[in-house]
Amino acid sequence: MRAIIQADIVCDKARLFAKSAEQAAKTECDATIRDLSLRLAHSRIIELEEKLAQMSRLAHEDQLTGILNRRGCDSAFTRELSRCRRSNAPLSLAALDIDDFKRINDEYGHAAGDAALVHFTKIISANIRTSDIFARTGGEEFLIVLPDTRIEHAALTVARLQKAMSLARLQTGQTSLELTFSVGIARLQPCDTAEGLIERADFGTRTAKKNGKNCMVCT
Ligand SMILES: Nc1nc2c(ncn2[C@@H]2O[C@H](COP(=O)(O)OP(=O)(O)OP(=O)(O)O)[C@@H](O)[C@H]2O)c(=O)[nH]1
Repeated sequence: MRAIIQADIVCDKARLFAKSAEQAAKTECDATIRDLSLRLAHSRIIELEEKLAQMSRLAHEDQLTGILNRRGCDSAFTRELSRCRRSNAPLSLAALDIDDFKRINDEYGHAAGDAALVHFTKIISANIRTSDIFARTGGEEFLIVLPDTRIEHAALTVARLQKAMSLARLQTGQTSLELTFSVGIARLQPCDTAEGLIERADFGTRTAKKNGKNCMVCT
């Protein structure tokens, strides 16, 4: 009888032990699943953040030349405008328009026109400061925002760009082409909006075209 009671006690203990072992295993399993889910969620968030950053880059970038497009220019320009205003620093804006670009397309084909745009972008990018903002704002139209730069220095920069462009001729098949461009330069004035400043620079570009192209007009 005593042996039977002892056997029951041992069985109860064994059952209790098995139950708590099962509970411990379940808790550990739940924790592992929670940990795995958290890790998965974390890597998914990182993946989505990377995709978002890539989409934002694409939305602000010109597909052909890889420089900023109009949208990218707007946000960078607005930021620099506020910064220069706050620190009372000068800022100049140059609006560039390649001369007779239609003729390149018409005479050498659209692919040559595209190559000319890429060539133009490379030469300008290589000859401005990294702090300048360079953007393609239309077909053959570009803007350069020159923060912390007085208009006289912006004019010197543009003259250097025109020189560099005339030296770096574009090879199209058997022909070597010289790209020229007309430029309007405007300086930031106290009550200027971004649009007002762009409009003044554009007016300068139109005047430079009327003056015979391949020149600059400061407004
Ligand atoms: N290849 C190529 N051509 C483009 C692109 N975007 C615009 N164009 C062309 O650029 C040309 C612009 O012509 P116009 O506005 O007459 O200007 P332009 O010939 O430079 O004349 P001016 O401004 O007076 O010197 C048009 O033929 C457009 O088709 C592009 O991404 N690639």
